[in-house]
Amino acid sequence: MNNKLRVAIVGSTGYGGVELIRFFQNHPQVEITSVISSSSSGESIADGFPHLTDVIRRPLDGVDPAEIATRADLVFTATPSGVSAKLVPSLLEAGLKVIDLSGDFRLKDGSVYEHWYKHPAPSANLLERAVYGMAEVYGDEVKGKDFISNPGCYPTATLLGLIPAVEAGWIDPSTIIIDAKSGVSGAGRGTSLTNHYAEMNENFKAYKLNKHQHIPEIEQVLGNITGSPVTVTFTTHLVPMTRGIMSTMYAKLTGEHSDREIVDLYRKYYENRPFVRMREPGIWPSTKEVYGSNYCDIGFSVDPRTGRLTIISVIDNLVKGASGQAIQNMNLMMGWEENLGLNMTPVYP
Ligand SMILES: NC(=O)C1=CN([C@@H]2O[C@H](COP(=O)(O)OP(=O)(O)OC[C@H]3O[C@@H](n4cnc5c(N)ncnc54)[C@H](OP(=O)(O)O)[C@@H]3O)[C@@H](O)[C@H]2O)C=CC1
Ligand SMILES: CC(=O)N[C@@H](CCC(=O)OP(=O)(O)O)C(=O)O
Repeated sequence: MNNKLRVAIVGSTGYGGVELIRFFQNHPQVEITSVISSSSSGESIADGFPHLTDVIRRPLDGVDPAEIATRADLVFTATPSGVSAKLVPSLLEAGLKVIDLSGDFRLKDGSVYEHWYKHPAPSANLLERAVYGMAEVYGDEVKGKDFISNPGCYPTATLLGLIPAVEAGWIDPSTIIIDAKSGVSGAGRGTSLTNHYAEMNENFKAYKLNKHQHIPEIEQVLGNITGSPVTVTFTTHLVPMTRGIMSTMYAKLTGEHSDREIVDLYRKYYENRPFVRMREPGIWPSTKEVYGSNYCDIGFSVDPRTGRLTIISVIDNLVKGASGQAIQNMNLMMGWEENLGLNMTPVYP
């Protein structure tokens, strides 16, 4: 008898969707039973993604929650913000477990969501019900739940880099400045002037200054940890590369700490967590060192002259920043080993 978990993917024709498909080829407990598209049902996914030839043979299904529930136990919604908010309620009503990759269910206050995302907020009930799936921090809350909101790509790199020092009280949260850079796949597959080759190649641009939708997500989590509101300065940049996020963070230390002590604090915090790796003092990670993998790598530098700590955190936006983290959440929901199907060594060089 086949006891595998039956999984469907809405948004399977996007970058997050095809990354889920790639990782599921390696997962011993999962069978993809439906790949779903709102615009190409009946067609082969290999028409748009020839690299999936013979990987997925079943044609694309349409978006019909009742039908999805007959084919699957759990559904990933790798759909744009605004779309997930409308679709997820009917998937939950149909009895499916849901892991949503969009930003629609991450913010607990609907009015904050509407301010930053400019879409109508989901119901307060659903915002309350969604568990924020940052496994290294809230993993115990994910276990056994049926609805997970997967963290954003920038917040993943940033929060994993900040939380141990903030929780320990070693940095002053009011002094945090975050300088983040992303590869172009972070914007999804849809073309736009911004990610047009001639606009982006040999170019380095800042965007959405003080308006990025991930600002309230970072502030919400840090505020929960400190118990009082936190505001951060957060600037995003587009880098001419395909994958990868580097988040460089600066904050004032509250006491005197060496690089060694900081590394040891983080090692203790992330003890037994398979996907967060710390660099030794004097070594800092680069995006290629996590490419294609579910790792988040973190390095540090204390500046005794200024009393500031610099933290550098890197992830692959499509893996730890999206699909890999979503699979990690699925593993925890199902009571499986956190790293099942995810033990991929980064592609290097
Ligand atoms: N790219 C990244 O690094 C990250 C992305 N995310 C989030 O994950 C989600 C997916 O991102 P990504 O894969 O990059 O985006 P893409 O733009 O590459 O893909 C989105 C997919 O959603 C599908 N879609 C669009 N409209 C609808 C609809 N009305 N109903 C059902 N499906 C629809 C489209 O497929 P079709 O037309 O075939 O239905 C499309 O392929 C987004 O919310 C994004 O913000 C989160 C973290 C990182
Ligand atoms: C490079 C790039 O454009 N990245 C996107 C990431 C968007 C994203 O993942 O959005 P949600 O997490 O809110 O769903 C951006 O900065 O808006």
